[in-house]
Formats: sequence, structure tokens, C-alpha cells
Amino acid sequence: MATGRPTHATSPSNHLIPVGNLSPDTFAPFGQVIQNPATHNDKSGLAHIIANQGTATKWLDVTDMTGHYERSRSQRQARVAVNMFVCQPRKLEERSDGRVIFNVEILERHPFTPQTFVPLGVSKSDDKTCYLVVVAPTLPSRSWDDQSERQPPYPTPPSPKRRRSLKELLLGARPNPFTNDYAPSTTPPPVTPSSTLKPKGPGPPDLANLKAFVARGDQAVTYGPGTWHAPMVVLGEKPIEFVVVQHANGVASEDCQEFEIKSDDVVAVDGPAKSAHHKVTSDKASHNYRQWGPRCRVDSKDPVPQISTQTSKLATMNIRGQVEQPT
Ligand SMILES: NC(=O)N[C@@H](O)C(=O)O
Repeated sequence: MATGRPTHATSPSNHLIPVGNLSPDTFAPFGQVIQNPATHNDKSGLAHIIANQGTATKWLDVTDMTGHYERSRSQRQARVAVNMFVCQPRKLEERSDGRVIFNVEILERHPFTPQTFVPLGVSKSDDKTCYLVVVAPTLPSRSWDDQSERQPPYPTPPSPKRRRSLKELLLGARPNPFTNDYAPSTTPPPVTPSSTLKPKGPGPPDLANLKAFVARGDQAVTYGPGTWHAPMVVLGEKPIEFVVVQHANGVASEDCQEFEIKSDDVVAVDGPAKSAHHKVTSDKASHNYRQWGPRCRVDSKDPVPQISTQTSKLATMNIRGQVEQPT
């Protein structure tokens, strides 16, 4: 459902941006990567404890799912929504120069909520099935070309914190109302109660600084609240099932906003040229190439895969909600 007339943002001129492997560090400006720190040489410093009678390692607070709907215009309360997306492999376009590209036609964002995609049943060793995470920084709000257009709803600054009364503080110390006991959970309370992923600003996506990351099946990804991202792009031959966790309040324009790239613009994720890739890869890799040039890991021996963003005209923003209003 369209909730506003198209708004315009200036597009970049032609340029190329490398595609990288998804890692907590490289993805930090856009959100978080969830992966087993023990098997990913992960230096994120996550705390862990031993749980389940000594049979489990429990990594704590692996992602920040704080919602920000209290700052929405409607003030309608959000709930946690857990959906499943079964994503088919995307069609790639083979260009006359031998490059295989993925056309990014649309970006979207969820202004008040993080959104986590957890792939099911794809093993770390499956290098033929992976997904591409495409994200863009947010430009300052003044970058909308026409300020007279109604801008999309966006988080307002939080109201100043009220001091809690002594009674409220004491009530907070009561036993758990569900179990009525004082037994500590195995999960200590978070050290910082405030969220680590802050909502991005209200501006349009910065198409000149799009980033793309190849993610493996043993990695889940959390887009930070308000982060511009392409709808999920599965690469390979098989679909991937994702469990997707977010908040939603049923107000279409507050749950999801889209930025359409007009059809006469090209914003593409670009694999390496076929000939270059064949020079350096084994049979196994060239088989994978038929599905996607960069394979599921980009290593230093690979020709650098690129995102090519070429735009001839202004891109158009359509604010479109995707979540139906509750009846
Ligand atoms: N990311 C993605 O594939 N889709 C969504 O964000 C969605 O909510 O539709």
C-alpha cells in the first residue's frame, strides 16, 4: 500500500564497489552477524557460560533485538513477529562482457525494528548455497530532493527518562511473577540495558556507498533498525528457508518502507568476468561459477567481485508498506 507520493533522491554516477565476506566487523555499520564465535575465529568478545548440565556453551546476547516503536508516530504497540521466508535462488544476468550480475531494483528498511534472518539447514561446508546481503548507509534527511514531499514516518527523539519512585524501585525487586521464585536464571541480566543498534536517520539510501556481503549458511544476520537493505538474495541452486524475527505493529508505513530504483537505472551486484575467474579456479569452483561468480567465500586469490552501480537518472523513492493493517 503506497502511503506517500514518490520522493526523489539523487543517484550516484557509475562506480564499482567490492563484495566482501560477511563478518561481524565488516557488517558492524549496518547491524550484526550471528555465528558461533568458537568456529569463526570471532574476536567479538561475546561472553559465554556453560549450561544444560555442562553439555552446552551458551553465548550471551548474540544480537540486539530492541524495538523502537515507542518512538513511532502512531504509538501503536508492536509485537514480536517470527516469520519464515523460503527464498528461491535469484536470477542472475549474464552480461555480454561475461560478468554475472544481480540487479538491485529495490531497497527497504524497517525504521523501528531490527530484523534477523536465520538460515535453516545449510551447513558451513556447503559452498554452493549462500546468500548475499546488500545494504546502504543512510544519507542525511536533507538529501531528499523535494523537501515539500511528505517524508516517511521516522523515530522521534526519546522522551526524557522519568525518575522512578521508591515504590516502583521496590516493586522491581519482587520475585519473578511467573515462577514466584528467586532462583537466578542462567542468563545474567544484560550489562548495558540500552540497545547497541540505534535507529538510522530518516534519509534516503546512499546508493554510492552500497555494500554487499556473501554470507554462508552457518551465519545469521541482523539488519539494524532503519538500515536500508535489499530483499534477501539467495545464490546457488537451492532455496534457503530463513526464520525471520522482528517487531511489527501492523501500521504498514511504520513496519516497512521501500526505495524503488527506476527501471532505467541499473544498480547491480556484479560477479567477476568469466574468463578472469576461470584462470584462477579449480573445476569445483568453476562449477560454482555457473551459479554465482564469487562462490560462497571470497578469498584473496579470487578476482575481486564488484557491485556495479550505474545510474543514469534520479532514483525514485516510493514509501510502500508491506504489512497489512489489522482488520
Ligand atoms: N529482507 C527481506 O528479504 N525482506 C524483508 O525485509 C521484508 O520484511 O519483507
